[in-house]
Parts: sequence; structure tokens; C-alpha cells
Amino acid sequence: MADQHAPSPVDAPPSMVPALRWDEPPEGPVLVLLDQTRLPVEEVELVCTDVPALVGAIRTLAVRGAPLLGIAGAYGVALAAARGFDVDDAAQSLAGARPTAVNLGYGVRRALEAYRRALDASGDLASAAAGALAEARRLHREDAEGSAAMGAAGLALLDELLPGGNHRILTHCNTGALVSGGDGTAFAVALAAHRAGRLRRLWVDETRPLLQGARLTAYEAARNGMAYTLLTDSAAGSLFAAGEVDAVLIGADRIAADGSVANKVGSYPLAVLARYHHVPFVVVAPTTTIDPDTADGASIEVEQRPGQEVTEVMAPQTAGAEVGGALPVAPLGTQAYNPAFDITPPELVTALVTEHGALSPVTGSGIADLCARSRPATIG
Ligand SMILES: CSC[C@H]1O[C@H](OP(=O)(O)O)[C@H](O)[C@@H]1O
Repeated sequence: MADQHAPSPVDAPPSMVPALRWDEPPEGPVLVLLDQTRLPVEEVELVCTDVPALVGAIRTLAVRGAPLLGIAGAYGVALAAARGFDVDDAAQSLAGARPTAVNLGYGVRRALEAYRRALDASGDLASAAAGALAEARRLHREDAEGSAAMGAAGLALLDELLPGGNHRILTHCNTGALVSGGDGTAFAVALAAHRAGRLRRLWVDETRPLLQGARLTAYEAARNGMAYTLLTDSAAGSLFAAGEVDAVLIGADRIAADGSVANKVGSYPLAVLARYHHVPFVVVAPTTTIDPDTADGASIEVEQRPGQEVTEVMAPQTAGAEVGGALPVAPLGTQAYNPAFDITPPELVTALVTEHGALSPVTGSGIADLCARSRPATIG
């Protein structure tokens, strides 16, 4: 297939707006989020002054993506502590905001335990709040460092699996800086290939129904100057059949102890296509996404989202105009099946790239060792 890609006209420089940042204005500490529901049309920041606002942002995917959810959860505990809210209640509501991404509960637990340790040591609420904030910042930093390590390890794996070529990578959903303290997970590998001059094409699945690929991955690829082409999810099969895909790179929201991978819905069909067409299917995720307390894929709770996300499409929200409305694409009253994730069995995964390097196969002693390095996500 000839490359019909013409660089998409991008009139904006790489976004300078971070996905998430802590701020301490005179009126009190806040968590500032880049509202991902407004992208790519507008870069709008949401200022969260309390935990209900943050829980709402998590549920509407204004902030999203497993690693960033963990970071946001940790900062949410710090925000509750700094503003004198009930920290245990805050932790429970944050951890329950979305069920599948294990990182959310993990980040909340990290900050909550730091708060409790500091309170026990000092007996002082201000010191406890400072302890929670320090742990949130530590997790944020660790994720950024892990993202860089995954980018390098993932590129080395691609070079090993695909010797000599410029890589044509297909990716699904969004796994870049909008889900991470750094450049992301799977997207970080594609970005590393781009920076090394070895990314021939990034095929971007639009990722219905919320269009994380079209709205967010294309946004990130454009701002990084990458050669990318958007496609409908249903067009992926014909790309494989045409021999246009060298590897699939996806992220993860929860990896069970047997190596089963929960990721955005549409990932499992890509794994089957990749296996049929003998294309490497690579999962890129930090060990904070591995959950040793979940035995297998059948044990992972898959978030079921509102049917309206399938039966309606949010009209683009343009600056200054009325907030975009929902456009029905199905008859009123249509029932819709809308799982946010699906499960890929470990035998369909060529390799798992974490901050510790590439693991293949993703079963047996290898995943058990990674599980030993991971920590349970439940709140103690
Ligand atoms: C590597 S985390 C990104 C991960 O999260 C996405 O889900 P959502 O957009 O619903 O937060 C998707 O599963 C991505 O792979």
C-alpha cells in the first residue's frame, strides 16, 4: 500500500500543558488537570480543589490512562490531607472511581500509607499531609523514569524482532504523555523509534467509542512530528492483510498474575490478527500495572460504560462556541454494549516491556518474578 500520508497540518507547537500538575496558590493547594475530553480542539485546564471534583474528572476521563490515574489518585489523597478532608473517605472514593486500571488503587494506597506513617511518626496532621504529597511526587517521578526505561527497552526489542527496518507500528487507544509522568508506555516506544530515525509509520487506531486514538494519540504524534496515519478500528485487519504492520504496541490497565492483559476494548482482536499474520504483539506497561492479587484474566473486572458513549457522538467543542452537544448515531432507546476494556490471554502476547526490560514469553516464572516486584493495589 502506498503511503498516502501527508503530514497533518499542525499549527500548534508541542503542547506545553502537562497532563497533571500540583499547584499551591494563596487560596490553597490544587490539582490541575489538562481536560482530555476537550482535546484536540482545546487545551483547557481543570482545577480540582477537592476530591469529588477529581473523582468526577476520573469518571469522565478528563484524566485517564492507567499510570496517570495512579499518580492522580496519589495526589488526590495529598489534596484531601492538605485541605483537611477525611483522608480515608477520600482514598476509598478515589480508588473506586474506575475499576479496571490497577494503578489507581495502587497510587491511592502509596499516598495513604505515607500519610499514616507520617502521622504515626509526628502526631501532626501537617506533617502527615506533607508525607502524602512527597509520596505522590515520588510516584510521579518514578513513573517518568520508568517511561524512559520502557521507551529504550521497547526500541531495543523492536530492533531485535525487526532487524534492519524502519518500523511500521500499529497502536490502539492512547498511551503517551497524556497517561504518564513521562512520554507514556507504548507510545514512548514509538516516540523513541521516531527520535532514533527508525519509525516509518505510526498507524493510529481511532479507538471507538471515545476516540482516544483519533483525539489524543494523533494530537501527541502531530506535536512530536511523527509520521502517523489515522484509521478506523475496523480497517486494521486490511492493513495486516496488506503486510503493512511490522508490530503492534499497546498499553495495559491491569496485568493478572498469569500474564492476562486488560486493555482498551479492541486490543484482543488486534492480538488475534497479529497472531494470524505472524506479527509481534507487544504490551508496554510499568510494573505498577501488574496485579499479583488477580489470578487470571477472568478475575479482572472490566468496566462497563454508559451506552450513550456508543449511541451518541460528542460534537466537537470549539473555543467560544456552545459546549458541544451529543449527536445521536442510533435510534432513540437503542441499547448498547460498551465494555471499556477487553482481555488478551498471555499466549497471544509476544512480549511484555516494563521498566525492567522485555519479558518473553509472558507466562510462567517470568511473570511470577515481575509479580514479586509488584505490590498489591488494595488499600490496607
Ligand atoms: C497505558 S495506560 C493507557 C491505557 O488506558 C486507556 O484506557 P482509558 O482511556 O479508558 O483510561 C487504554 O486502556 C490505554 O491502553
